[in-house]
Amino acid sequence: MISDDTPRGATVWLTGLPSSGKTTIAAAVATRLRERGQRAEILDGDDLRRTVSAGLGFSRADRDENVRRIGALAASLARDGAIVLVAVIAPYAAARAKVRDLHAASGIAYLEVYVATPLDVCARRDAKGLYQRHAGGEFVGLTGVDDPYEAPTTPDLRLDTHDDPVEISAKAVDQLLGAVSESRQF
Ligand SMILES: Nc1ncnc2c1ncn2[C@@H]1O[C@H](COP(=O)(O)OS(=O)(=O)O)[C@@H](OP(=O)(O)O)[C@H]1O
Ligand SMILES: Nc1ncnc2c1ncn2[C@@H]1O[C@H](COP(=O)(O)OP(=O)(O)O)[C@@H](O)[C@H]1O
Repeated sequence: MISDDTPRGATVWLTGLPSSGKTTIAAAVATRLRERGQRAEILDGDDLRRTVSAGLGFSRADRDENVRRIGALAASLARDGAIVLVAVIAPYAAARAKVRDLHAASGIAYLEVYVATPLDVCARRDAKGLYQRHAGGEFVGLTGVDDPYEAPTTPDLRLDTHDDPVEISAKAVDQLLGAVSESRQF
């Protein structure tokens, strides 16, 4: 039931492989929201690994801790009224489920968006040269290549960025938020 105490914000978690388009789509959604005067915050994995998750690596335990911290931060911002766009791989389903549960426990809207770009397309895009460095033997444990990525089985939205341009994906997220906000009045 909606009351005056119901949080007005929401968290949208964009999960997907490196270079799938999480950051690009989050930015496009934020632009759309801000143009309408809505408060949008972007939480990006790359940035947060330099601050709130500094010192964490890419083991399963560290990735889970990273996701837990970012989930708590997102919930806090959403509780304060922001639309929070999280662009973080979050490769493990159990860690993602915990973030969903944390939001549910506080009555905060939570949407999981699967940026379902296939590995070969991500590797061709290679926005940060990660796939190339991995192929060159510079490091091991790249998500989707030789480290796990547990794809969402029941996301709230799936984006096929190899078929759809950025603006179509951003519009789909915006429309999903609109549908949720109508039912929750944020
Ligand atoms: N081994 C390995 N695997 C995956 N990603 C790697 C790795 N090493 C560095 N990077 C870079 O770190 C970004 C991923 O950070 P995240 O916080 O989103 O990852 S995670 O949810 O904790 O798994 C990720 O950013 P995105 O490309 O934006 O996804 C990479 O640029
Ligand atoms: N339809 C699309 N949707 C999102 N990104 C796209 C699309 N087509 C090409 N790209 C490009 O793919 C790259 C994705 O990089 P980025 O957004 O940093 O991914 P991630 O945050 O998932 O690592 C960018 O260079 C972006 O311009």
